[in-house]
Amino acid sequence: MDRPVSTLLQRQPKLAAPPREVLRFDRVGLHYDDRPVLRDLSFSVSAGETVALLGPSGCGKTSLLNIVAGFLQPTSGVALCNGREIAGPGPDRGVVFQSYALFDWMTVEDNIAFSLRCAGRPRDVQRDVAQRMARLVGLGGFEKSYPYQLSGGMRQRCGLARVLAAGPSVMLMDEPFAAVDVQTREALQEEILRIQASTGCTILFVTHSIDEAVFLGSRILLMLKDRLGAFDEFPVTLPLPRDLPENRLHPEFLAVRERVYRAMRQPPAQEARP
Ligand SMILES: Nc1ncnc2c1ncn2[C@@H]1O[C@H](COP(=O)(O)OP(=O)(O)OP(=O)(O)O)[C@@H](O)[C@H]1O
Repeated sequence: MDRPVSTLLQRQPKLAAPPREVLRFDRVGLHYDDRPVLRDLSFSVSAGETVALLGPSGCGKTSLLNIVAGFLQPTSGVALCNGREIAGPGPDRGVVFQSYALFDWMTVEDNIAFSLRCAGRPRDVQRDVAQRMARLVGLGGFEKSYPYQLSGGMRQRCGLARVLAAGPSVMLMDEPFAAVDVQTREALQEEILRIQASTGCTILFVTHSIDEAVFLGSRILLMLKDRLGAFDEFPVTLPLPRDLPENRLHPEFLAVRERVYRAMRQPPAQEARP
């Protein structure tokens, strides 16, 4: 006897929902004038992933990030964010730059609330969100300070809070900690992982540092010079919570670091000779 479709559907075992795809590159290519930088690049990033883009200077990391940010249009192929073709910058993608890019004449609170003010959100909402974000990045108590009164690390926290306040689904970070000292850099890396765990945002993180890529990334895409964006991929599985400083000494950390290091040092493949 035929059963109604609804009954059959109810009897299906429940499967875990597949992770939602936030970013997709489909055969993306990029030229500057006639010079190719990326060729036929395809990959996707799921919600909640922290993907580290690692590679030497000039391999195309920033160009890739700029396509996701909507600052650059691919020469060929298509780049999608949340299922829509990326046609320009948008509030679903927040960019944290290496330079802090703060407004010097505004307080920390006003800097953080900037996107909300532009969106015409009420004053009290701006203040509440700014105060919450300031606390989230460890700037509680400094809401009324000006950028010149902050250290480099605090300014970068403020830049981070300003991006977070806009509620992006993807955070794009281009060497955000390159200008701060090692101790501050490690503290900020741990902060990023705590923020990621509490907000669930997706992160694409550009770095030159193998250690930073392994500590932050749930996945590393290793791009090498003159390979037009082609990458090797390294999953990273470290104990939770990911922000544990001891993770920097964990056997998995050391093993992935060694694998990535060896891959980076491999001589380029020789062109086949006729
Ligand atoms: N606006 C541009 N016009 C022409 N060439 C460019 C432009 N921007 C980047 N390039 C070139 O494209 C290549 C990739 O640059 P990109 O900045 O993406 O690399 P990167 O891996 O981010 O380097 P870095 O780590 O030094 O920032 C480099 O050779 C660079 O000189």
